[in-house]
Amino acid sequence: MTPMLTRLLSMDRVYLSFKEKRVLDNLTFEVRRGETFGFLGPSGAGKTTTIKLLTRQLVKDSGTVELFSRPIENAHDADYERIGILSDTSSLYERMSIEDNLRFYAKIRGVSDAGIGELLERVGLANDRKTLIKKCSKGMRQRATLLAALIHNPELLFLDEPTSGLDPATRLEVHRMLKDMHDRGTTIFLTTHDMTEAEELCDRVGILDNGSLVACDEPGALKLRFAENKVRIVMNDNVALETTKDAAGAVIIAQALESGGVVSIHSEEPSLNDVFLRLTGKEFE
Ligand SMILES: Nc1ncnc2c1ncn2[C@@H]1O[C@H](COP(=O)(O)OP(=O)(O)OP(=O)(O)O)[C@@H](O)[C@H]1O
Repeated sequence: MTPMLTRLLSMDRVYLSFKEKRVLDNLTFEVRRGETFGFLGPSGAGKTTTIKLLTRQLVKDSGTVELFSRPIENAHDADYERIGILSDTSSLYERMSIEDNLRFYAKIRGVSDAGIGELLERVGLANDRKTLIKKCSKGMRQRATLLAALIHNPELLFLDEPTSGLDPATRLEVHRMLKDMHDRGTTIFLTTHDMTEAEELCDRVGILDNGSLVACDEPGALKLRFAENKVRIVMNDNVALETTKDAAGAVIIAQALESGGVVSIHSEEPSLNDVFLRLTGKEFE
């Protein structure tokens, strides 16, 4: 795993309202260099708003936002060349082919277009490179949009629901690509409504509810925090016993094993979805 020591971006006690509606409410968190950070939350929690603040499409009411160790108000133009963004407002030219769109984005970003063939290969679009965007499926568009976001090999990639609406095979291709970028040291800030995706891709996740962070940790650590102190022993006469994960439980487990009739012993771990439900009171949609 990539060493994750330095902070690449942070928010400290950030507030933002649209008219009377408070959307970000004392939001504090940081993203470290090289990590894939999952930003999770129910619909309307403020995830896209946070990305817009971090990419200067919106301005906070108060608090501190830092990007590349500088207050965002003092960001340099060059900082934006270090960033890639995929959001629902990312767009490709409908009447141009996938490949020509990528050439165009390479030109805007001031990078060579020599690597486009390899990028297309990586997401399974090489054979479709001449297809016009208007003739692409949703999955093809999404993969092409992702390539446009990372054509300049950014240090930091903001991905707002990168796999929403994709079929399972395309989703897997996108996951492979994001893991590959993570292995190359890219920092990824990702929002998703898919807990399996969050568990699979993210080093840490922050759970946002009503504009504040209610938890922030590694997925495994969060699950452990909410794990119940319960062990279930299933015996071969179909009787199930429940005990605790402590010395008293150990005695009961030892007795059950001694009896010779144990079929299985489970420690019931909550899923990330259970953790989300406990923290926000809402199902992950
Ligand atoms: N420009 C705007 N003007 C007024 N209200 C807005 C504006 N943009 C967002 N909001 C409101 O701010 C809240 C947070 O929106 P945001 O898009 O950040 O949520 P989200 O967590 O990304 O949701 P989703 O998961 O559904 O995309 C919502 O209640 C939304 O209606």
